[in-house]
Amino acid sequence: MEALLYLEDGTVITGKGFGFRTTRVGELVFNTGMTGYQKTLTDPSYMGQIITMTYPLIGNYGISKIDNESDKIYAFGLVAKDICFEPSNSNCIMNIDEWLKEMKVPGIWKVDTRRITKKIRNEGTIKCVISNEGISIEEAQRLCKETPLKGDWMKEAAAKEKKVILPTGGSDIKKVAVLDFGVKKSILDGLSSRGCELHIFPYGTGAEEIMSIKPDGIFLTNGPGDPEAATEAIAITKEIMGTVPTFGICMGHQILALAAGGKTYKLKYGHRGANHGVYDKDTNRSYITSQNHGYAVDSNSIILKGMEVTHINLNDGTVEGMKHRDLPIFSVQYHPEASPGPNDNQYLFDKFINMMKGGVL
Ligand SMILES: NC(=O)CC[C@H](N)C(=O)O
Repeated sequence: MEALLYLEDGTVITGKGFGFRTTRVGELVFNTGMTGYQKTLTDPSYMGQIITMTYPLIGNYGISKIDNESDKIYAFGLVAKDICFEPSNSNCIMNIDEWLKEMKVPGIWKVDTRRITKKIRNEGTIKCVISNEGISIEEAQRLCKETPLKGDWMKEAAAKEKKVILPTGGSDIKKVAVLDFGVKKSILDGLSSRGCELHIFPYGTGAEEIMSIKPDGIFLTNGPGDPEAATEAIAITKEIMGTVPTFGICMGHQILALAAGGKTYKLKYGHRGANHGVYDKDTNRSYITSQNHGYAVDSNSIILKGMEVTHINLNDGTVEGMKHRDLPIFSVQYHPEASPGPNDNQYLFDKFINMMKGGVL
């Protein structure tokens, strides 16, 4: 089966198709993780994006029941150099080709992923069309032109109804209001295993309803899209942030910055991978972190609004974490839950729990 990747600037890349036969338009990004494709593809923050994996062999340990970050693949497509159709792993229940078919997601392989990655690094992420159902280049070009990229995916990725998740560990139970923008399962696990009773609120739930549960803490999740498009969430967050200990991860961090009156901006090609070095100013230590974001918080804009930059990306100097000077608010741009990635940053969940128990930031 022939497949096509058409980029907005007219570049045409051909390869072999796998997965579900269809055509999708999305933002072409790259991820440098050497493992973790199942967790990456099911991370809701990738909604609207077509992922090029820089690691050359994808699918070699198959698909398992235990590696999902949500109930489906959120990414719009997968681009790989080589796909393994005969995986080897005791947990494997199917291969990646079968899984993409079941999840109705298209794939293209036998393409030069280094060329694509270099192009994105030099020129930035780009709108593209992935198709493995035999459409013409002209048709791809037309689709690319006619389909705008959306910014407010978080509204679709968030929970549709309010729900409660009971703690799975810990002894001193704390009630946490979770503002959902498309949360990863491992973030919820990180909180519930430490004694949090999680009250998950759909996108746009009003401040009064959130605070009516009398939470011990507020948590803002990760999520897809442009944080500036989450206008309702920014307004609600402004009303409640810091009334009780407040912690945000990735999109949650960006929304806290915007609610504080700061600014966010789009990075040229984002940070997506499992080995991004981050410097923690408070502890004077560096950590290897898991990351997936296309936007970042403008450092000067938050400093003026009472925030302090606590973490810095060691590759490009962008903001990776912040805290409020007076209120119990802190956040990180990267993923302490890892999944996929190193577990070195799980201590941030403990920090949040500690704050809810009366500890200081
Ligand atoms: N993982 C996330 O929460 C990503 C946040 C936002 N969608 C970004 O790309 O910057």
